[in-house]
Amino acid sequence: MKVLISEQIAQKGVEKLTQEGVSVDVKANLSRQELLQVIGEYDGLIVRSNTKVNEELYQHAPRLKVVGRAGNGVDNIEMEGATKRGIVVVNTPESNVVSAAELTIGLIFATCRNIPQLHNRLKERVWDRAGLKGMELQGKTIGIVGLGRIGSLVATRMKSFGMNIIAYDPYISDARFKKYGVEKKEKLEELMALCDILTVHTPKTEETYGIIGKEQFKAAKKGLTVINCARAGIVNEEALIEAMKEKIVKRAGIDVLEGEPHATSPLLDLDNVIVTPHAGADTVEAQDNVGITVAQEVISALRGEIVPNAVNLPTLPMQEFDTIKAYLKLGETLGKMYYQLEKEAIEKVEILYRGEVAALETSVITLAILKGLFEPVLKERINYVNANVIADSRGVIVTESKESAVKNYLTLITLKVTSKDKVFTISGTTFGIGELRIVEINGFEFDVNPTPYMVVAENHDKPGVVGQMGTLLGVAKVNIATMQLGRKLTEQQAMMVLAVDSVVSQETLDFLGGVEGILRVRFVKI
Ligand SMILES: NC(=O)C1=CN([C@@H]2O[C@H](COP(=O)(O)OP(=O)(O)OC[C@H]3O[C@@H](n4cnc5c(N)ncnc54)[C@H](O)[C@@H]3O)[C@@H](O)[C@H]2O)C=CC1
Ligand SMILES: O=C(O)C(=O)COP(=O)(O)O
Repeated sequence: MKVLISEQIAQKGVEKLTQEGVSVDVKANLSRQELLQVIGEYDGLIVRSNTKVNEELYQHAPRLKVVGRAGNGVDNIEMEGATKRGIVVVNTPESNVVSAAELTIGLIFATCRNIPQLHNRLKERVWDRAGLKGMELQGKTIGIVGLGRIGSLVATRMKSFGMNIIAYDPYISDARFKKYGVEKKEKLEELMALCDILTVHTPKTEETYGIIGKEQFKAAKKGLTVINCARAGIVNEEALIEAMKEKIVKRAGIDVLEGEPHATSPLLDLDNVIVTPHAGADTVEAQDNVGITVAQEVISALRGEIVPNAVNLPTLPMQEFDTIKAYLKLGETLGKMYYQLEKEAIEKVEILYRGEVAALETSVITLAILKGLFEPVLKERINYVNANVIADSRGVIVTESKESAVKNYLTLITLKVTSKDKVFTISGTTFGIGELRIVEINGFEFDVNPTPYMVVAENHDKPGVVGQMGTLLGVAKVNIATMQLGRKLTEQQAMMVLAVDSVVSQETLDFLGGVEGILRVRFVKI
């Protein structure tokens, strides 16, 4: 596996990848053209905020399986193109938030006390404080837009300076405001009118891009300090410059600029604007964290494992991850059986989650089932990321339902696949530490431990059939590990599932199919 790292990440991250046998190229100074030329050789790409991972890049990257964002914001990565190609996008959302919060606070002090300007004067050997009086924080109000990971870190820290903390974030619960001792403002304009310092900590989305613009500055308290350590454009640059000219905004601290890293904003020329070149995450601690975490995630994604921080997958609570892993394996196994037992094109997939599994985040188990279902027949790459897209593009209707009660089992997944003329069902359960059992196929009940190679046969339920199967497999030198028989007494039919130690040839399957009483034989590989 080859991974390209297109921006500088911590050496510890690079080492982690190489220790795991990944071949790594760190090429932090490639031009766009050079990047497009080489990306085709790689299975993985690790970026920070400067590399635009978009349709153009995907088209040059037929091998790409994972994009690792060594950091938090993923606004430089086009998600739809990745998802439809089955490319996993992972990030490290927790790893650099303390550093970003601390730079925010650094910029608050730098702007409110004019530290860079005073520093510059003195470096020029001018001992002069005139015209650079600062503003004390104690008793002032800070308005936070976006009370997520970084916003809440800023809130708790600024409290210790005796500030009043207010915030605007319509997407979080009142309990979260309470937890951080922050006063909730329902309207952004209300927050603007009250705060002495405004700091934004939202992701860059269609809704937040320009959320602080002309109208909001009109509502602002005069003499405002503006901090943007989130993403360029969340505070509209033109509106900010205008508000500074009108003396509504007195000073600003900006870590992110439009057009970065080639920013040409006039903000760069204003004395009362303190700027840093997107340095929020640039600490030794954050970069070590980010580098190691992204390396681990990229390794997991390259191995085809599910990654809890995958951005284009349902969010998995870490505490559920271990429990869900067994269900993912079960779901994929149940799915894989279908096209090996039936040849009819799927029209509808109904998944019923019963018992303990019903309480979990099942959408990701559904992805595993779909991945399993299509894997035996699809030439296209199918994985957790694009399983939904592929089912949809093939016109397959997928439904999920849940019941908390279940008879005889603690937990049960049933998959019902409808094709033009048939309905196929298969059910499975888990127990212990990741033990799987298939407990039903098409109404035949048993207790099968799914193994890599299995022979599944349907037969008339009469004496002698099972014995002949055993004999013929013996002649073909196929060792039987276990055998399970499910019967429908009223129909005098049975289904045999034999776990075998090796692949069974088509010739042997034909012999088995010829045994009197055998209706159908299939070989299944898990
Ligand atoms: N300057 C730097 O180097 C760094 C910048 N960042 C950026 O900081 C920002 C915040 O990151 P996190 O705190 O980790 O994100 P987060 O996802 O934990 O929090 C974002 C908050 O914004 C809120 N939000 C979303 N839309 C909103 C709207 N329209 N109005 C008000 N609130 C809204 C969400 O409800 C959420 O609570 C991101 O843009 C991220 O990319 C992150 C790390 C380093
Ligand atoms: O993690 C983030 O969202 C950041 O903005 C940090 O960006 P960087 O990795 O330092 O280019």
